[in-house]
Amino acid sequence: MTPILTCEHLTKTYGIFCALDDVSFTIEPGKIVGLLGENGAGKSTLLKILAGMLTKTSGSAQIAGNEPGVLTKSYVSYLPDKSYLQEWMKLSDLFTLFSGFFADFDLQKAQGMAKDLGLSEKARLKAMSKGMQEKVHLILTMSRRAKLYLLDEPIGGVDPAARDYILDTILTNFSEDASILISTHMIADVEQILDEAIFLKQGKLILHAPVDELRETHHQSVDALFREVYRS
Ligand SMILES: Nc1ncnc2c1ncn2[C@@H]1O[C@H](COP(=O)(O)OP(=O)(O)OP(=O)(O)O)[C@@H](O)[C@H]1O
Repeated sequence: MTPILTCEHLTKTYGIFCALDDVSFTIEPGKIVGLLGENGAGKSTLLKILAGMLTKTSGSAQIAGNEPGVLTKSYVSYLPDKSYLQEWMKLSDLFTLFSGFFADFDLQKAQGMAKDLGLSEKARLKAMSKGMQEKVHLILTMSRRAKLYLLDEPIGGVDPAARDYILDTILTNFSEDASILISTHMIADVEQILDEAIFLKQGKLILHAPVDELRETHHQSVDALFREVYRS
């Protein structure tokens, strides 16, 4: 099977500081992969490069055979760590914007998710709480029929009940040959939906394995393993 994502010796430096150090891995279609690591490990840097928002220093990244750029943006759905949406916009405005911008945006799906999550389409972003705004970003990102979803800390501010709905939605609504790379510190919550985990430490990839294999080998949850690996 052709990988949806291939990174080879991917490196990013900011001045003399190396934020991503010789990172190589592949992700097959249909996989949900957790991108895990302590603060400053390089998770957002990696996702930004893959989303075409940041240029690499060296190495390569290929998404369905193409370097991150204009073409890959048509089939990569990215949820960044900081909001890029205009606060005065209503949810309905955002749906119109995304429908016009992305050919793969499924308006019905977005409207259904908004209803299930108790969001009014008439509400403006600036009138929403942090958690509600996070839900909006997730709805917009997950309502695209993309090949690869890049989610940077998507559920940090969302309440536990909504978190379950969102994880469920991620599981049931993305197509079989799409993949998700999800950066999160909420490992215990997200672990149940992960197929694989990648551990980043100080810019280096220190582990990439199926979560079942990790649990079997280490006789503990991925959350517990993470705490052990990153204990300072
Ligand atoms: N524009 C920048 N200029 C200089 N250094 C940067 C820049 N962006 C990120 N860094 C540094 O690169 C490293 C990796 O940052 P990154 O945001 O990728 O980490 P992260 O794993 O996403 O962290 P967190 O979990 O805290 O969000 C950090 O040490 C950060 O200070």
